[in-house]
Amino acid sequence: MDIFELIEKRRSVFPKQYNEEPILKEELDKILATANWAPNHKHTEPWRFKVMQGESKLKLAEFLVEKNAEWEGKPSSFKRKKIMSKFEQSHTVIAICIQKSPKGKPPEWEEISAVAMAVQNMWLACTALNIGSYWSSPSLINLVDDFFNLKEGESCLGFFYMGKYDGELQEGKRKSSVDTKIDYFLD
Ligand SMILES: Cc1cc2nc3c(=O)[nH]c(=O)nc-3n(C[C@H](O)[C@H](O)[C@H](O)COP(=O)(O)O)c2cc1C
Repeated sequence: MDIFELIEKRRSVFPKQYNEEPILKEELDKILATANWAPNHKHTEPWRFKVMQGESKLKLAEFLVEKNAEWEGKPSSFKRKKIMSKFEQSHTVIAICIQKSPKGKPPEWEEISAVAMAVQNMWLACTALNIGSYWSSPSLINLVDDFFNLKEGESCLGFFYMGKYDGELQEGKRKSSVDTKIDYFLD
């Protein structure tokens, strides 16, 4: 598959689509290695990842369930199931984090952009290896900081859920073609 096909084939593949097949350590290492090649301003390499499998993954899910109950002022079995099922169905969950540079140089938007580019590299690598994945940005994400004991200037931007899947993925959809989003100035 060439790069153009790979980009078009990349899809958000959700935990309910994952099967039980494990992601191998070599596969995970290969995917994470692509993150480090993302472009970034002033060589800050601001992407940080917390990779969770097995019990650690479920511990975080339980933590989120509790935080959500505190947030909403009461436990909810619906929310519990929604949170737990995603973590249970995923073989690996990666917390996508950012290490912001002190004094806002480069500015935060540049650091977030670099992290997003790192995640896109991982997402494309997953596509090439037939591993399903997607970036989720739940509203509770800021509450996760306590779970990881993050460094000064570090915070989480979401979860990257991962799992293998059976069958073919659906074709992607976009609301409008790229032509409608470009102004050309050619003379
Ligand atoms: C920064 C970011 C955050 C996202 N957060 C969510 C999310 O919280 N829930 C969700 O269902 N999808 C989320 N997505 C995935 C998008 O829904 C998905 O990329 C979009 O529907 C296009 O589908 P595709 O990835 O298959 O092309 C997120 C994507 C990005 C880039």
